[in-house]
Amino acid sequence: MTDTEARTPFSVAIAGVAGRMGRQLVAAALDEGLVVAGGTEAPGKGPFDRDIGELAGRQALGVRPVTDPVAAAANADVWIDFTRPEATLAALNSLKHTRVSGVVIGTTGMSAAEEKEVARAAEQLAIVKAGNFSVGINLLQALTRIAASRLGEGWDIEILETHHRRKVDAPSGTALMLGEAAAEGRGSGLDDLRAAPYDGPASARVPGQIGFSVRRMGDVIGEHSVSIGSDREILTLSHQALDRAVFAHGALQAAAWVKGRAPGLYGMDDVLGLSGN
Ligand SMILES: NC(=O)C1=CN([C@@H]2O[C@H](COP(=O)(O)OP(=O)(O)OC[C@H]3O[C@@H](n4cnc5c(N)ncnc54)[C@H](OP(=O)(O)O)[C@@H]3O)[C@@H](O)[C@H]2O)C=CC1
Ligand SMILES: O=C(O)C1=N[C@H](C(=O)O)C[C@H](O)C1
Repeated sequence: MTDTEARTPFSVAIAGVAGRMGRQLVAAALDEGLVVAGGTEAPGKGPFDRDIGELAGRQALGVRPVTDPVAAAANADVWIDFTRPEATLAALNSLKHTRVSGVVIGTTGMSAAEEKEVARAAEQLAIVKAGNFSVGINLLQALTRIAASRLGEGWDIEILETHHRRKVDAPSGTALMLGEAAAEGRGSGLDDLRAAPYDGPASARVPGQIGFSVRRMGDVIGEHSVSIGSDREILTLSHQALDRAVFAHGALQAAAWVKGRAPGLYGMDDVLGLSGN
């Protein structure tokens, strides 16, 4: 199903409704005819006196942000969370006490231990988690896997990402997804192939490793490229997000897919039917 096709309406609760993605998610959900049943904001920060719909530039809903995920999710089918790792994990813990039957996580920058906590929560909840909810990036992931498998270790793989100056985590969740796909193409895991940042007098490239470069500037929404180079040629696959709404509509597509599904940890490739590519 594409993000423009009609869906059976369902209700969502959205974490971090005053954030860049929170506002996009509320607006996209209302534009798609879904019910926004509740939303949260960080304790002590707010704004708690504003209507969630108005914060997103849409009509007033008579719903204001609260700090407690259980209260926000009281009438929701699906929880959507693009916040911070610690906030997402706290919400997952609370959701066990709600009627929510599916979760969509876009939060990036989780440590290995935090990723394990998400996996544990997925023993009880159906969770779709992705570092990027755009269709283009998920196809790029599949293409990267293929390119890395066809072009042997004599080819160097370098991933470059650029984001707005307010982004806190690096490399981006998307860059790490692409690195993981490249490593899989080489029959390995990213933990084994990830290059340390090139910085200092002993930073020569180690053959076979996957390198990452990061830029933070202005209001760039998200740009990613994967370059694979030999001594004679360089192949570059790239993607540019032109509007944050692409992530929000992708997340809602995932929400429609995960609602009522059996507990488990799923990816956007499952939602898009790209698993195994
Ligand atoms: N997977 C994907 O497709 C995408 C993922 N992202 C990821 O989503 C995350 C958010 O990005 P972005 O919207 O730009 O960031 P913002 O900082 O604009 O938004 C995050 C929001 O979450 C709020 N928040 C923090 N702690 C809590 C809490 N305990 N309870 C409720 N709300 C809380 C923040 O409040 P306050 O500012 O007051 O702390 C803020 O409003 C990042 O990890 C980013 O990488 C972004 C785009 C696409
Ligand atoms: O923080 C952002 O803005 C984005 N974060 C995601 C990431 O870390 O890859 C996705 C997107 O590129 C925007």
